[in-house]
Amino acid sequence: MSTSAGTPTEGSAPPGGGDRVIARAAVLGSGSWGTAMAAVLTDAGTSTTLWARRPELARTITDDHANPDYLPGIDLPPALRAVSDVDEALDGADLVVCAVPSQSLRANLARWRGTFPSDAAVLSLAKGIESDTLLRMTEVIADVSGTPDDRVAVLSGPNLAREVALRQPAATVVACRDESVARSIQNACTTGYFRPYTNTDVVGCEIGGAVKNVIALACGMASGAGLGENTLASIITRGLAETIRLGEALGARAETFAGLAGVGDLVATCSSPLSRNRSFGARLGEGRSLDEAQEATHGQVAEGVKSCSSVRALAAAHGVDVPLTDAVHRVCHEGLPVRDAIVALLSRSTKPE
Ligand SMILES: NC(=O)C1=CN([C@@H]2O[C@H](COP(=O)(O)OP(=O)(O)OC[C@H]3O[C@@H](n4cnc5c(N)ncnc54)[C@H](O)[C@@H]3O)[C@@H](O)[C@H]2O)C=CC1
Ligand SMILES: O=C(CO)COP(=O)(O)O
Repeated sequence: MSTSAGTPTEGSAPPGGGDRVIARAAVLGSGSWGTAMAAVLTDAGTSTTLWARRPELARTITDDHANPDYLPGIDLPPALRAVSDVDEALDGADLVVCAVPSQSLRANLARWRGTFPSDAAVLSLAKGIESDTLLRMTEVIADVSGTPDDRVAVLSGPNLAREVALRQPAATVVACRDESVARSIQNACTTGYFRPYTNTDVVGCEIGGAVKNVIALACGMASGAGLGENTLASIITRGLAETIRLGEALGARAETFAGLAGVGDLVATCSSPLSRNRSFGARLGEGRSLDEAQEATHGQVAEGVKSCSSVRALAAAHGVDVPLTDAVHRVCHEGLPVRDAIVALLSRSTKPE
C-alpha cells in the first residue's frame, strides 16, 4: 500500500506532497523480462499495456494470453493487453518501463522521443553498460528522453524471468534518486509473489546488474570446462569483490552489493541453468566458438558478452582492477581459450583478501 500522506493525484506528484499513484504502465519491449514484468504489474492491479515490435506477437499476447517465443508454456494474466503501436501503449501511462536490451536502448529511445507522457516516471529493466559511452541505462534514458534523473529508476534483483512469470516468490530492488518515486513504483508492482524493496543507490543497483552478467559468463565457462563448486564459489566471491571495487569508485554504497541487486542477483544468475549468460559461458567452456554460442541463444540476449568490454573500459577509466571481467573479455573478444584464461587468473601474484 502507498505510504503517502494526503490524497495523491494519479500519475503526478501530488501538490501537497506524498507519493504519486501509478495507475497505468506501458512496458516497452516484449522479450522474456518485459513480458514477465508486465504480468507482475497487471497482477499488482496496475493497468498495463505491453509494446511488441511485431503485431503478430502483440495479438498472441492479447488474445491467447501467452508469449510462446520467450515464455513458452506460461499463462499470462488475461487483463494484460499488448499492442504494436508505441503511442497506443504510452497513452495515459504514469510509468514507462524500458525493457529492451541495453545496446538497443538508445536507438529505441531516439525513435520514441517526444512520445512519453510528460510527467511519467521511467523505469529501466536492462542490465548492461552502453558500449561507446560507458553510460549506465538510467543515464542513457535521462540523456535521450530528457526525463529528469529524479524520475528515472532502475529495477534489479535475482529475477530470472521464467520463474517470476511462473509466479514463484522473488524479491527485488527499485532504486531512484527520489525515494518517493521508488516507493510509487514499488506500490505499482508489489504482488503476493513479487516483493520489491526501495533504495536510492541507483549506481550500485545498475553496476550490480551489469557486472553479474559478466561474472555469470565466467561461472558458465568454468562449469562448461568441467570445473566444480569450489571454483564457482571462488569466482562468485571474487566477482563480488571486483563489483564492489568498481561500484565504490563510481560512488555506489558498498552495502547495496550485500543486497538483492548485488549478491542476490549474482548468486541467482551464476547458479541457474535458466541464465542466458551462464549458459552462454558454458558453451564457450565446452569449446564452442562465440558464433556457435550466439546461435544457440535463439535471439535471446546475453548482455555480458558486450558488457564485459564496457565494464572493463569503465574500470580502466577509474583505475579499478577487474581481473575476472578482463578474462571474460579476452575469451569472448580476443580468442583466448578458457583453459588459458583460468591459468592466467591463477598465476597472478598473490595478495591479501
Ligand atoms: N530475462 C531475464 O530473466 C531478465 C532480463 N533482464 C534484463 O532485461 C533486459 C531485456 O532482456 P529480455 O527481456 O530478457 O530479453 P530477451 O532476449 O528475452 O528479448 C529481447 C527483447 O528485445 C527485443 N529487441 C531486441 N533487439 C531490439 C531492438 N534493436 N529494438 C527493439 N527491440 C529489440 C526483442 O524483440 C525482444 O522483445 C536485458 O537487459 C536483460 O539483461 C533483467 C532481469 C531478468
Ligand atoms: O538478470 C537476470 C536474473 O536476475 C537474468 O539473467 P540472464 O540474462 O543471464 O538470463
